[in-house]
Amino acid sequence: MDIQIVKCHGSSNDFVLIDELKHQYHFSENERVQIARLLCDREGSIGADGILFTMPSHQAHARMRMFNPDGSEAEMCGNGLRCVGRYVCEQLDNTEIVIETKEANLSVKQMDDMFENIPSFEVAIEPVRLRPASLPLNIAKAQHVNQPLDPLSENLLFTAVAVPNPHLIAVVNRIEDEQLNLIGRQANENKFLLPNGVNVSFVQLLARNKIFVRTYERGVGLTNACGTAMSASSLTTVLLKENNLDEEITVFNRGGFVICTVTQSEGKYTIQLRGNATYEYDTTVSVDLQNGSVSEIATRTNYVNEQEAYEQMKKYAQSQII
Ligand SMILES: N[C@H](CCC[C@H](N)C(=O)O)C(=O)O
Repeated sequence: MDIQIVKCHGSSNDFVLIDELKHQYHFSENERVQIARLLCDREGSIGADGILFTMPSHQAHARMRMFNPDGSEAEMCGNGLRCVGRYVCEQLDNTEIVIETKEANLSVKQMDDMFENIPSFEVAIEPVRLRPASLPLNIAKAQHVNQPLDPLSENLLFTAVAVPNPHLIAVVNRIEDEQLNLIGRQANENKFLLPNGVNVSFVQLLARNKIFVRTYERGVGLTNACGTAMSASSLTTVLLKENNLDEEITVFNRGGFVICTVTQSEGKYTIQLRGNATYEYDTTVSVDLQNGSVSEIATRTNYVNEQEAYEQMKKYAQSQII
C-alpha cells in the first residue's frame, strides 16, 4: 500500500503523521500495528518515535491515535498532539481546535512563536489521575507521591501519575542515562507491578520554574523528549512544592524546551503544554505488510527553513542547561 506521510516533531520527539482525513486510507487494527513497527524502525527508510494516525471524528475536529514503535497504542502523546493540532489547524484554516484522543477531547491552540520562526501550539494534558490503579501500578495505596518503589530502586523516590498514559517520575540530583535506561527496562518488564508498562522520567531541578527532564518511554526507550512526561514531571514538582500552580515552568529536554503550566480546578489538575510543532519533510512510502518491508517512492519535500529555525531553538535550550 502507498501512504503519504508528514515527518514532524515536538521537542525533537519525532513522528510520522498519516492523514486519514484527506486520504481514503482504511487500515485494520493489525495493519496499524504493523505500519507503526515498520515506519518507526530506525533501521528502516523512515524511523520515528511513533505514528500519529490523524482520523475523522464524530465529536471533535479530528481524532488522534498514537502508536509506539513496538506497535503498542498509547492513551496520549503530548508532543504528537501539538503536531496533529498544527496539521489540522492548517487543514481547517483555524487557530483553535479540539482533537479526540483515547480518553478525552483535548483543546489545541496556536500560540505566538515561542522562539523565532517556531510554529508553537498549546495543548491541554488531561485527565490527570494520581491513583496508582489508574496507571495501573499494583500497589495498595491511594496515591504514590515521592515514595520508594521496590524493586525498581533502593534509593530513588517515585511519583506515579497518569495523564492519562502512565508515568513514574523521580527527582534526581544528576541524570544518568544508564540508570534511567535500566530502571525503564525493568519497570516495563515487571508485568505484575505495571501490567500495561510505564514511561519513566528523571527530573533535575535547575532553578525555580526551570527543570530538565529525561525519559525512558514505554514502547520506545530513551527519547529526546516526551510531552506527557514533561507535563507529569511539572505536576510532580508542584506536588513536591518545588514549583507553584499557575506559574509557567520551563522544561528543558535533550531536544529543546517546552513550557508547562499546572492548574487545578474543583480538585482536578490540568497541565497546559506549550511547545513547537515542526515539520521535517513530506514523502510517500510503499508498505508491503506481507514481507514486512517499506520503501520510499517519492522525492522528499524538506521543510528546510523550519529545520534551521528549530536548530537555533535547540542551541538556545542547550546553552541554558550547561
Ligand atoms: N510512549 C508513550 C506514548 C508517547 C508519549 C510521548 N511521545 C509524548 O510526547 O507524550 C506511552 O506509551 O505512553
